[in-house]
Amino acid sequence: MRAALQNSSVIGPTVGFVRLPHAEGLPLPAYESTGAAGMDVRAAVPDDRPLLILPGKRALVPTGLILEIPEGMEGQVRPRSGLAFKHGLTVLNSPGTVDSDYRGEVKVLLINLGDEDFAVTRGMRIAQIVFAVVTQAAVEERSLAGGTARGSGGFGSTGTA
Ligand SMILES: O=c1ccn([C@H]2C[C@H](O)[C@@H](COP(=O)(O)OP(=O)(O)OP(=O)(O)O)O2)c(=O)[nH]1
Ligand SMILES: [Mg+2]
Repeated sequence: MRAALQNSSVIGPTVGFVRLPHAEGLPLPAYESTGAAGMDVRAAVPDDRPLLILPGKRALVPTGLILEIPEGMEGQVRPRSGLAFKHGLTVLNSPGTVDSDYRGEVKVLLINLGDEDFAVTRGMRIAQIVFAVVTQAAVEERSLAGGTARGSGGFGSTGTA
């Protein structure tokens, strides 16, 4: 297994991670390669009590982490393609939004779209978080929207080929 990327080679803002007692002993999220867009996050479920997700069912998986994301950024909770491909396991609300002012525990809403039970075990890398810059927009009510060449065409209006 490749070692997770060292902090020193990261160019970008700093996100704070507060570890809750049930994440004690688990590695903090980390980029698994130099160009990884997302940090893999781990399940902070008890060692002796894996979380079983039956086919078609969903579960909120604790990460044991509180994040301090810089203002003007968000955390996007995304599925891992390997889990999706091999087990049909995905993030139901993907991409989950972690707001910069959220100070609760980050949780991952997994759903099992596969046909077998899936056991989430302690320390399993269940999802990835991408940190991205976001903009808050001001709202201005207008009576008419300005014209464009597209107009109201959408939902396949330009064809498929
Ligand atoms: O996958 C996720 C999505 C959200 N959250 C946390 C962080 C986020 O800041 C908060 C609220 O998320 P969201 O705005 O998507 O949910 P809501 O249903 O609108 O809840 P709220 O009314 O609390 O905003 O829940 C997670 O831990 N994991
Ligand atoms: Mg909300």
